[in-house]
Amino acid sequence: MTAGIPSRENPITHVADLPGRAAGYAEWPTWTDPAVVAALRDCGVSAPWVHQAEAASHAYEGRHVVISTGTASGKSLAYQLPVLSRLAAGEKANALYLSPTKALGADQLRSVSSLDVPGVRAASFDGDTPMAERDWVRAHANWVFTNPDMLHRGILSAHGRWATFFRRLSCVVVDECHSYRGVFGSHVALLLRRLRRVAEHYGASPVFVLASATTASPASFASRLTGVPCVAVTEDASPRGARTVALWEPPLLEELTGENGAPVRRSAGAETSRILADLVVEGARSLAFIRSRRGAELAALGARRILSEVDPALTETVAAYRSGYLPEERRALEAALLSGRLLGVATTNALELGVDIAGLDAVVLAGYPGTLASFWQQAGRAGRSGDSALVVFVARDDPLDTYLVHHPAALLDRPVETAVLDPANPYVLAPQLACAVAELPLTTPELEMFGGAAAQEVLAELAEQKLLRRRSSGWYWISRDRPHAEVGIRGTGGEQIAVVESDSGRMLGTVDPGAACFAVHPGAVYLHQGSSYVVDELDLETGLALVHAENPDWTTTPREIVDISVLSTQEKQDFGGVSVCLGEVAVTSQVVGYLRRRPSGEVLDHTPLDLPEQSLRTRAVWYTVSSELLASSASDGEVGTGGHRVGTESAGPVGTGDAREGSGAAEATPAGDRGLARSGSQVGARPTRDTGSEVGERSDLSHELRRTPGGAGLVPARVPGALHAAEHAAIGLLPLFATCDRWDIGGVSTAWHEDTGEATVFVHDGHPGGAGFAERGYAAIVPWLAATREAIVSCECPTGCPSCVQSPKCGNGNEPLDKAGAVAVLGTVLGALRQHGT
Ligand SMILES: Nc1ncnc2c1ncn2[C@@H]1O[C@H](COP(=O)(O)OP(=O)(O)OP(=O)(O)O)[C@@H](O)[C@H]1O
Repeated sequence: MTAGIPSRENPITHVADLPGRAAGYAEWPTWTDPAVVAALRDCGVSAPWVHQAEAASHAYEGRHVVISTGTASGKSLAYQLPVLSRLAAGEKANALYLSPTKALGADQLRSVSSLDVPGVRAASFDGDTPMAERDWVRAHANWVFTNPDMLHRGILSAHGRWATFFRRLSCVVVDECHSYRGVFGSHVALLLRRLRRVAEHYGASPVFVLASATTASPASFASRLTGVPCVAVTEDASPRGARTVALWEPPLLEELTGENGAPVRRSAGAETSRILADLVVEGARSLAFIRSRRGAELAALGARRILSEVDPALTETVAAYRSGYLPEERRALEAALLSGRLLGVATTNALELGVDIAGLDAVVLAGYPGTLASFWQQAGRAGRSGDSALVVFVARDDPLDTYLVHHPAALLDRPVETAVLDPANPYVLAPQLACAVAELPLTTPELEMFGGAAAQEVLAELAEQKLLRRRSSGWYWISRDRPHAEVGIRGTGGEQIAVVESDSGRMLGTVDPGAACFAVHPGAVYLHQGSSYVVDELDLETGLALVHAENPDWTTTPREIVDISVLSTQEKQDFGGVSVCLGEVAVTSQVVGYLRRRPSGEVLDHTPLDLPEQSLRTRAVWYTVSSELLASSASDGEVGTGGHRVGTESAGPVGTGDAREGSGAAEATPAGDRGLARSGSQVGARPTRDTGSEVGERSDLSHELRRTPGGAGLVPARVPGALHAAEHAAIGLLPLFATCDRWDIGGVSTAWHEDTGEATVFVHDGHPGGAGFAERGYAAIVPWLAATREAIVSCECPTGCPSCVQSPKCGNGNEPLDKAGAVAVLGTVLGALRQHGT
């Protein structure tokens, strides 16, 4: 694959061999109904693998269980076996299946229905279920396939109509439970508590069976998600072929420069096209995962173009998988890949979950998919028993990817992260408690399952708003309005902004109100399901963004000013001139314009905008550095003076205001496959720009690397750029420790902050109330900042590029940025933390 590439440009930074494994079989559990055994045998399952039998038996015997094993390890069978056996035996043992997407639910329903086990009446109940069928499902189905959204709006809100179903409810399946993280995960955690309460009301006490990709501490995660103690089954006994994993860093391009003259790497997408084409030529059945829909289509197109020059017949064997999640499209694709009619498919993470494609010859990942769980899930599609397979991870021009290709252990040897969720977030707890009380009066003993004291506080506030009333027996809903319709479980607070095509009146998706000015400001290019639109009008009052179809050859990047103030400091640790804090902050931001850029990075123009200020109350982790430490010279005395023209010190904050696009659109715009979302670092501020300091004039990075611990040795004029660069990179690296992606977090840095009285770098959650990411950053401050520094140092560019400190959507135009200064600041902070002990 590297043939023809000059050795000095060899993109491979690491190769690892992962051994294969033979299958471990178990006997069918004695309780398995013979009809189920027969049906499974007909489908080619002659005996269960050990982990399947173990998890199934836990569930059958009434123990809540989470099965957390690799891709295509047959997790479905683990919950199908107990549910189907009871139903086949004629027990009144209803089951409820929950999946994060409708498409996955449809796949699983199809798989259960195809077994055709007598006594099983499986049906879906989601947004697509026709009204006429809904009554039948409520009255007759004994296995209902749905999703959290429908459980929230359509089932729990009207539980009286489901009384019979709930009375017989014996099992709740929570599939792909690792995807319930962040704010969405916190909502689902509380939703499952509501479900338990309603079931109990009807006298049922269902067992929970959770299926998860490999995660760290699955038992504690599952217990936190469901609120009941779960046992974990993690020993994977499914067979697996050996795999070779190659880490690949595209070379820097000599002919192109990006923002502020920074070097640019060949894009991960273009590199993936070439790799995919090579694999297809070799006859390898391959899947390439790309982060965006447009990227997936471009990668397939690129591969076809290359193949057309080699062997035109091969162009037909490459396709893009566009989402839309139609089950029949997936089936056709699975069949085409299986038969070899298709050899190469470029896809978004639409094919990560719930698709029965395994045993491929190769998987290419264009960019880190955000979590190790996703990385292994995607990589797991490669590897047939008996045959070896290839996994290629292609780094994008991004600090986290740079770090990973240069630190293979962080990718290949680390336990998969636990999903972070925070059901105590008052912004999640309040609407969820309102729904819970509206469903059934809440008694004092039930408070515990909703977080005890925190819940009590929230209830008092709801009572003050005259939504509910406290009586001696508990809390009662008194408002005439049911709260459910107002509560979006995939975002936090506020009405979603609807994105509507003016001509047709078609609603394309929704955007979180907090992200609207960023994602759908007038003039913004909005991507939806692979199609491109331009926003004509944004009306925040009516909650409408009007767009028209247009496919311009530029992208738009909002420019924003940001301010942050500390509302309260919950944790603070001092380390001699450096302090690290965790607390509550208010972030105000205002989109003031946008840039139009060509794909090459060339900026066409800047258009000012007049949009209202947005505010976000959330949680943040921040560190401060004293001016003495910033200024005091390093021991070699060289740094901070060489060739640098002194400018004015910036006292204004330089910010990064990432926040995720409204995930209310998740059915239409799945996470990780977002159309236009706020990305990377954005947001500028009111910095007194260090205009006198040209990028090329900044001091040489090599000085910083030779420096011994101590002060940063920065003249004041360099401090804003150093902090800004350190902040960008820290945002890029936090996902390594917090199971978020950079879309979930933002940051602000400033050479002097009025609340701390010192130079400060803030990294904050992008959601109201926070989702637990800042806490993670605080807890992992040393490894996080060490990885941040490493990522910057690992990048070979001289003064900063998108692989280290530049951010593609910096609201401040990536200015000022001082790469060497960032290394110096981070070295100083880490030195202080280590010296004074964390
Ligand atoms: N005991 C078994 N013996 C042989 N094949 C099996 C066995 N159990 C499951 N399979 C097959 O393995 C494939 C993967 O199963 P399944 O989709 O349940 O895995 P999964 O772990 O849920 O996958 P994913 O990681 O995509 O969520 C299916 O084709 C299934 O029929």
